[in-house]
Amino acid sequence: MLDEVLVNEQPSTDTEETAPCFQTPGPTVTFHSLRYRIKERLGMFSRQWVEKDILRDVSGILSPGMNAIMGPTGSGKTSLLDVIAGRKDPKGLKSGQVLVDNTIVTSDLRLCSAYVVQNDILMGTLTVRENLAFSANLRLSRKEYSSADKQMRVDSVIQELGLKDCADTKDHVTLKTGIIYQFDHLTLMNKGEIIYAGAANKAITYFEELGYKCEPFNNPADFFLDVTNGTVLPQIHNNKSEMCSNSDEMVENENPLAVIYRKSPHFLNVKDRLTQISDGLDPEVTKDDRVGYATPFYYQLMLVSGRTVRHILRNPQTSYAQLFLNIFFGILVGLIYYQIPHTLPEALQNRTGAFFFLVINMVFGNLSAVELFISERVLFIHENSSGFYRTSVYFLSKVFADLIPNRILPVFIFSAIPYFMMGLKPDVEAFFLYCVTMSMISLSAVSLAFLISASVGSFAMANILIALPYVVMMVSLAEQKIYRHVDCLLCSKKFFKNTCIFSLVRFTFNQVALTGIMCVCLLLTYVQLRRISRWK
Ligand SMILES: Nc1ncnc2c1ncn2[C@@H]1O[C@H](COP(=O)(O)OP(=O)(O)OP(=O)(O)O)[C@@H](O)[C@H]1O
Repeated sequence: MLDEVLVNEQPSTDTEETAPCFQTPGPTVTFHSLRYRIKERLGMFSRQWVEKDILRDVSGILSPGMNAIMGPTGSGKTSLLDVIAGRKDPKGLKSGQVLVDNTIVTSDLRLCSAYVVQNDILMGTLTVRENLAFSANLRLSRKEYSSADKQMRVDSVIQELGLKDCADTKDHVTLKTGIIYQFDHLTLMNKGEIIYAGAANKAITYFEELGYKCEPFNNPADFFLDVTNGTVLPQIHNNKSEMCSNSDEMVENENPLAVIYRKSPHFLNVKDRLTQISDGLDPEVTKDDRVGYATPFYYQLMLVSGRTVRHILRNPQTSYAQLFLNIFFGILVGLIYYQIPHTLPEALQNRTGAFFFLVINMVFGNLSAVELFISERVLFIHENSSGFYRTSVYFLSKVFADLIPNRILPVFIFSAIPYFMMGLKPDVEAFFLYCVTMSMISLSAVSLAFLISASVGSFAMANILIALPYVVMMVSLAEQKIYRHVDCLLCSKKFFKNTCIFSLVRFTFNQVALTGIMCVCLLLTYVQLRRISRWK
């Protein structure tokens, strides 16, 4: 319900260490007659669509400094900022344009602009300073800013927002509260229209002139929301307050406060400035050159992987649990099938059971991988749409940071324990092939989980979708593995030589099939991540 805040300040290119950095005023952002419309299905299964205006002819100026946008839930604050920053689907923008320093901008503005949203879209295991540093490192070009400059930028933001006390804590609520009370310019919105825009300290006077009364004990932010919501009415009666209370005179669906604002000197002044800007606009000059990422691929990969590793180290429960479960399960299987005999039919029966258990654990032990992309979906959409990093960088950093500590290392421990306890072939080559097969089963199961994780937005859905392929995979792999080992058992006893050749073919076929599953699933995971809409 509260607000979105835009910090409109431009980094200085001054690289002298002693000079106060980033203090030059930022650009002026103007938006002219923005009209944004969405299409909604009438009912869940309906074929009819209705159009809904989210922004209705919204114009304004965001001057350098702290700009706050407030309004009730659904009033269009986020949509306005998304349209300005180029994060909203351009198809919905029916009219209007956004200018930065009198130059028309395209949706690539998202790659070089930022704003603080009301939802907590930050990495929870990182401190306020680390989150800001992560953003600065990725979004400030390495050619223009040295590490010291970036550090100064982070320090200056912490200082400006009064966050010194919590800079090294993970208290992100303070980060948001700190920002909210620092604004110079206030825009109040209701139902997709602006009802006030101007100096924050003049807003109360503006509404008092309309007959509203802000009690001394009332928080101004609550007062503005009460006025916007219509929960308080004008108490002093004059011409303007009559207009506010008498909505009958208004055209249906018109917001009286928006109508009054459009007639106010505040808006007339804004309109004059916008007209001047539009008249002086050179249609040839547009900032439509493609803005690339501020940092190269390898640097993004290093930073994002570093953050992922730090996240795992600070939140190691999943890795510990995975390791513990594998050791426990390994010992359990080893104890149940301790030193299994090499004579038929016991050898066959015992191996059947043991491999069935091993494959079950390899497949179902990786169920936790379905949470990988779901838990960070909002963060990924936010950072990706803001141009922090490429999708491939995120994909690679997450896949490798999860695969090595959570999937590959535990598999080796798990494989070794029951192998020797069960008394299988004491042969390096056999053990190696056994470990490779186990790892391949595990990686195939993980890749399938990654694919589902990248394709759906909820855990419930992911759990439903993963169950069936896991059962199919488990049954077919267990069956293949049992026969392969029975064949090898027979070979080791020097029986049926041709069965061993058959076994080798089957083994190669298994490995190729598992590699295929793994590659296809990982490729599709990447495709699915790319398909996640960056438009809000
Ligand atoms: N892509 C979209 N598809 C459908 N409806 C949308 C879309 N974007 C915005 N809306 C609708 O537009 C209205 C304004 O949404 P917006 O998120 O801009 O409001 P807000 O003032 O930021 O609200 P909140 O404070 O709850 O975030 C809401 O009714 C919302 O449901």
